[in-house]
Amino acid sequence: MMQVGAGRDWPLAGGDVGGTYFSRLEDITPENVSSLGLAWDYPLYTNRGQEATPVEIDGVLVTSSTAGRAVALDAATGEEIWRFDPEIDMQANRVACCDMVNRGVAVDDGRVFVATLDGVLYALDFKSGEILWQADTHDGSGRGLSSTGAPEVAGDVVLIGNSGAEYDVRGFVTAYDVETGAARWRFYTVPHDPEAGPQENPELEEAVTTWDPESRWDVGGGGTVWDAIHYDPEFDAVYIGVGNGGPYHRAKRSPSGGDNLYLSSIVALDPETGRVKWHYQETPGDSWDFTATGPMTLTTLEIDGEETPVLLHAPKNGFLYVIDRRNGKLLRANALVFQNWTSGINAETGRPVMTPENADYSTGPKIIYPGTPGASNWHPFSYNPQTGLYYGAVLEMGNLMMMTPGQKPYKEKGINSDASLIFTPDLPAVLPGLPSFVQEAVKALPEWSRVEEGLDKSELRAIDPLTGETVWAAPYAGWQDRSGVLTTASGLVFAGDVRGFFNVYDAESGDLLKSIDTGASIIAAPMTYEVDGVQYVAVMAGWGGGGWPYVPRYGAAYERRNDGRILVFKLGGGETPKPDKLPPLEPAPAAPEDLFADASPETIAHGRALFFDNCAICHSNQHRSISPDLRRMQPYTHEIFNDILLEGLLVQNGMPSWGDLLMEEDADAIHAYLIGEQRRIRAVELELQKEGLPLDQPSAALLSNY
Ligand SMILES: O=C(O)c1cc(C(=O)O)c2c(n1)C(=O)C(=O)c1cc(C(=O)O)[nH]c1-2
Ligand SMILES: [Ca+2]
Repeated sequence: MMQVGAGRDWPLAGGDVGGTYFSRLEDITPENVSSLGLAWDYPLYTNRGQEATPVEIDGVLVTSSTAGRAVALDAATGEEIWRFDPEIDMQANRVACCDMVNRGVAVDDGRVFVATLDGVLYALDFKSGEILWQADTHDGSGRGLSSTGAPEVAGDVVLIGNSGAEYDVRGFVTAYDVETGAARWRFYTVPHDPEAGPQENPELEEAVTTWDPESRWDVGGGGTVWDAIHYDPEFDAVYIGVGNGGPYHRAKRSPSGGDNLYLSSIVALDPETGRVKWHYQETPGDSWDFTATGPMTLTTLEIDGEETPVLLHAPKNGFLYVIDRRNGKLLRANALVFQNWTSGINAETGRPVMTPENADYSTGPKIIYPGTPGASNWHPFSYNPQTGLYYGAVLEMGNLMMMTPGQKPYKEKGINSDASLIFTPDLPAVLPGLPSFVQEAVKALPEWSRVEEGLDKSELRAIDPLTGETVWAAPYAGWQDRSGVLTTASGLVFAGDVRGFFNVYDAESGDLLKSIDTGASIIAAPMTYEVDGVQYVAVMAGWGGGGWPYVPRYGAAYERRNDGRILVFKLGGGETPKPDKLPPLEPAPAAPEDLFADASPETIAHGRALFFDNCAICHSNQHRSISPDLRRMQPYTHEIFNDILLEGLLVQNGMPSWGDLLMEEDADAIHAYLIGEQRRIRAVELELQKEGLPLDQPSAALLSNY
């Protein structure tokens, strides 16, 4: 049996081999935590999301940041030991759905592994940060691949997956020799077109029978392994969490149906060979972006009187699964949230009992719970063996999902999910703007009353892993507010929030014992370690990830920008300096008067459509967005608009070139649309200014538009 919890060091992202985010350190207690204060902080010089949990070994803290940059610091002082600033092809942003986040490093035997947004896996020297080897994990596939996940070491190989199931990707993981970087094996998570020849292995031959032979093989099928890859030394297995299907709806992806293995599954692989040991599919025939990619927790629980090696998993689909690590058999599955895509999980077969009357949006708009952001997403949970509870961020929220009939042509490196979605918190405001037949259909749905009642909420919960029951809950500020969790043997729960607080709770009662206002939005999981007899707690701060350009108004990132930082606390530490508040908004500058002044309504409509198809996933055009608000372009930006959009003038800053996809007249149409928006918002804001009102009124533009 594996020892639960990290000790003085925190050598793995999840703390221990089980990934419990539990520490055996006990210096910081409920009694003394009131004196917790800042030991040191470290600026990351980025305003993008921070999702990694640092690793600490022998007084050295190592972590990754935006797009796969990495840093090693003295864990007691924050002094920089080395910094890894690889050259990254920012064109990768064209196919990055969810920010330039990176979920961490793996450290093993003097090597640090990190993967960059453009899919290069690096092995670095732990002491110096020098590159030992590098491997192009995307192999120049020409597909919409990116990478945001942490590598995982399994014996003498290191594994990495990739992102892009909303684009045109056939998901896979690859194992590289830890010493040389030579590729050992690759496991594709979904089959290829059977007409193109035999599958890569017998398990995929089995999988292909669960797909329509006429599936959308051109799109790739999805199944990206964009987050959890977990090595289990007890059973010498690597568990991978497989992502959603592409296109989203099975009726489009695999029209005749089928489970579409291994989408939305946990697959146990042999680290030597890459062959399947067992698999468990959480969402057969996924149509809802119900990835199974979230972090897993490996531990041992007493089940029906027997000490059982289990894997705990709370994926997007709303259930908490307890799976037998010996064979992949389902032991428990309990819903954590209101969900309507199934009437329950059959304990005998392990299969969900589907409710297409609620959730099949191929026959009309449906309000489906949970929504695509998931009841849980990548934010790590913590399992605390002392309380026996599982602590994590749980989101009660749904979304309206719709699709147009027929198949869309394949879009190379484009978004091919072919479904529209509107999150339930936005739905009452958005619905009146939708076509009247949609409005009527939505109001006739049984879930509409739930939406009107506004029952959505985000909570930090302490959960009984075997029943799914909530023992206590603490509210987050809104649905975009959730974070990773750390627990310790002294009975504490640590979790930050997007408002900018670093919170410490009593593990038993949920009482809030300490809350430090850091002025920095926190979504990552904290970790803890001890150096020279002092216990430190570290967390990375920075809002981002899915929906990153939509900065919630309650967030520190809204009030004070979003400067990424590593924050490290200890007992008796000092004040945490907060970044300055942003100055009040000025009205949008005037757009050049003569520019596209006579653009036709057709041109503007064309520009608008192109903007929402290609640009809106990064440019929310809201106040205080992380990416430029294109309604506020300065005169010079208008001058160089086409150089930026078509020639890649700002590719180094993260704005990719679209010259291969958009013609000059497309760029002009987008520009004309944006100028119209700029003129409109300027008029509104000048009026507000005249009335002495704040300019940042809640925006009518909402998040749910991708
Ligand atoms: O299907 C994919 O390949 C993919 C990748 C990623 C990613 O790499 O971050 C996310 C998602 N999907 C996704 O569905 C999702 O909700 C999501 C949230 C986040 C985040 O970092 O907050 N990433 C992703
Ligand atoms: Ca996805």
